[in-house]
Amino acid sequence: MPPQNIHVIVRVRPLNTLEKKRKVKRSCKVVRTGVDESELDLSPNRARQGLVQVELPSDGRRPQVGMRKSGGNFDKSYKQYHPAVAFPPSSTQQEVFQSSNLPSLINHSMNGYRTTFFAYGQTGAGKTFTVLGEDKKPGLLFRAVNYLFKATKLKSEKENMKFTVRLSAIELYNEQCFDLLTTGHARLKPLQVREHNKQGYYVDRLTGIRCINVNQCIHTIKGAVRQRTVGGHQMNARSSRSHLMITLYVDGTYLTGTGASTFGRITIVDLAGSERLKDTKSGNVKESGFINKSLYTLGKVINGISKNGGTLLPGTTRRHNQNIPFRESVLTKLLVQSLGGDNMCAMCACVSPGSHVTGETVRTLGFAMMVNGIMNHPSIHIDEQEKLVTDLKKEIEKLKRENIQLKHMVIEVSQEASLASSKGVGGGNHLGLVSEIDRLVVGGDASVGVGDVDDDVGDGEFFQFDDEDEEVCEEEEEEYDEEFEEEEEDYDEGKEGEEYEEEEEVFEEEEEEEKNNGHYYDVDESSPPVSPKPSESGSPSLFPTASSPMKSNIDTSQRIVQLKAMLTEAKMQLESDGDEIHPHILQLENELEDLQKELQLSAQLAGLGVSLEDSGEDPDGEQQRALEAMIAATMSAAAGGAGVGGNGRDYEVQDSNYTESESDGDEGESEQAHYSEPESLPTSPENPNNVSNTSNTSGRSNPFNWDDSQGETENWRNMWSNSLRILSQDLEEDDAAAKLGVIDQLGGEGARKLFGGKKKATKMTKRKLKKKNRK
Ligand SMILES: Nc1ncnc2c1ncn2[C@@H]1O[C@H](COP(=O)(O)OP(=O)(O)OP(=O)(O)O)[C@@H](O)[C@H]1O
Repeated sequence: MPPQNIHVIVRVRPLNTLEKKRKVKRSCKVVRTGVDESELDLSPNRARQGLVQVELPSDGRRPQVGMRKSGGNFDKSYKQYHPAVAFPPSSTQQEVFQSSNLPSLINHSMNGYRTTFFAYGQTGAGKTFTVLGEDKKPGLLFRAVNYLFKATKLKSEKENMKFTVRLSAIELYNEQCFDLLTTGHARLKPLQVREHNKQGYYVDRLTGIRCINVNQCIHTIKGAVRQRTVGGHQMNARSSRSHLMITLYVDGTYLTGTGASTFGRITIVDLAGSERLKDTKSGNVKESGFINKSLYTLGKVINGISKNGGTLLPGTTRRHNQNIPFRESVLTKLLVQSLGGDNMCAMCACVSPGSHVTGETVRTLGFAMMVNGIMNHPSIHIDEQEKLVTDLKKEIEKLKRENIQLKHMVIEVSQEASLASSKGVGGGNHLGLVSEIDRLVVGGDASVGVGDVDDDVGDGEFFQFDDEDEEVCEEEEEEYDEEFEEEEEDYDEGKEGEEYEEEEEVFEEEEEEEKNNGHYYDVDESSPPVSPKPSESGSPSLFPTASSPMKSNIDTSQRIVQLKAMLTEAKMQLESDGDEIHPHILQLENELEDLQKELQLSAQLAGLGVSLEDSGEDPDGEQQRALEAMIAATMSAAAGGAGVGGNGRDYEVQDSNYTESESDGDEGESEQAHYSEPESLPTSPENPNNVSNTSNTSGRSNPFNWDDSQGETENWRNMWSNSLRILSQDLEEDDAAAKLGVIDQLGGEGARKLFGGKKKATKMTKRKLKKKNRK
């Protein structure tokens, strides 16, 4: 805010009853009030818009203040003063309040400025009347309180703020400061006026009462005023014998945005009146002396500031403003920042109109004009400690709110994760991965031999079940359920008609067709999932072909390796981000491991299991030789570390059964020992794959070229044959169980995607289930 001079108004009181009775002449009158412009123009030039004229008496014998000597006599003359606003005796309290600049000061106090309004003048000039007023003519203080509460209400509604108003009341009596809001002993104990290097002078341990409304505030002020020291003398029957300072602290807080706080205040001062003992004939000389001394110091301070260019130098420490004696009085210590400092200030000079006090009137108006020339440099005051506490409180509140938000986010994310995991929906990076792997592990990927699924899945993207999908699924599922129930009823009641049988045939044909195309993963236990049936006439194909599930298994194996790499990458990313690794990821890692092993086994079983089953139909031993070659290849792969391993579990083949056993936990060991070999099994490292050039005495192939004189090859083959057959059955059961689980979890749509991507697939699945139940 730019510098601004102290707003000075002059109020001329009416003649009192006694003066009228004595027919006292008027020497002071208001020529021009300047009221109209005062509210609009706050520039320094406007300060002389009111006009007060004082007629100086001339008895021709001795000079009066402001008289000019003319020809040896002192002429009758006038002295004119130009305050901002001048109020004639007829002015009402409300008119004075409106043009006193007090409303403006209050508005500024709500913005964080410190403001002061003080009444100055001779004793009996009407200061107390102006500030406090009378019962039916409340003074500016009470009007200010009323205005303040209304203004804070309006501002808080308009700018979403919250205001707190506190009140303090002191009197400066005999150069001591007393708290008027205390009683008893505390009331009589003077308070210390201390100096703060940044905040200036302040009253230590001063009581501040929070005011919640106008009435309470006014009631409190009246209580304080009643405690003020008053006394009677010849010029005023109820004269104030102390300086009264009422301060309203206005603390505002913005409830939105930055949440900044303001700490403004408005201090209204009713000074004790200057008096001449010979006029007042006051009995308490000491009291009068202190009053006059403080007022005299005030005059010196104003004078010093005027000489200082009309303003205080920044700061109030002893180093500054050496020529301004504000430390000589408690009053000036407390007012110094209002006189050329960083407070905003207004002053009301109260004068009597009577010619019998013209000299005092001239003195008062002269003082007023000097004050009028003082420039203040208003700035918003921030109580560093209060600000720090407020800021910290706000910070804590903000952090608390953020903490609550984060907790909600964690809950939401965890719910989404579990939902995505249960539905197979890709939610985020690693959740999508989890979903993908989940789907693969339970058999939902096209490459497992499931058949044609949605394009997005085929492109390597994740399932995206949205709400719409789910609704469609539910509708279709209901439709199928109804259909299925009808069929079930027909079946139970033995009403299988031609239509049903035809339909059954069509489905079976389609089923057969899909099986041949490798697009159908049968859940029926009687139908092995990955073993191609040998042809009726020729030798079975022991090696993968383009249409064989073996091809799919190889694709799946590659896909698993990719997914494991993605999983490892995701884990590393989570670890580097400091995030917790989803337990599902670890579980899926193990499941991927198992799946990889099972796929390797099933790849071999696809060829070996069938040939062993049909070994009785192989009189030439051709299939057996091929079988042994395959076994040799498997063993070679195992010995060469083909298995990926890493989950600490090894398949241990013992006689005609297999069990899962925990490894010692050494990953290196488990990686190498993907398949643990029977201890008695001889190996042939020299030529493990050389199948065609080796044969034993019985004419059967001996891929390892060992001595078979003890018939060990035969024993070994039988043992492997049994082991693999059992393992094959176990895997089939596991697959079937997994698929049933998926059907339960995903419902019709999931099953359709899983088992063919068509309605008929779901229907077929249900038929298969029905068959299974019947069995
Ligand atoms: N504007 C006014 N209208 C009517 N009466 C007034 C006005 N100003 C002052 N008076 C009356 O004049 C008398 C003295 O006024 P007041 O007590 O306010 O003077 P003062 O300046 O406060 O004196 P002191 O310094 O001794 O306290 C009071 O009776 C008061 O009612």
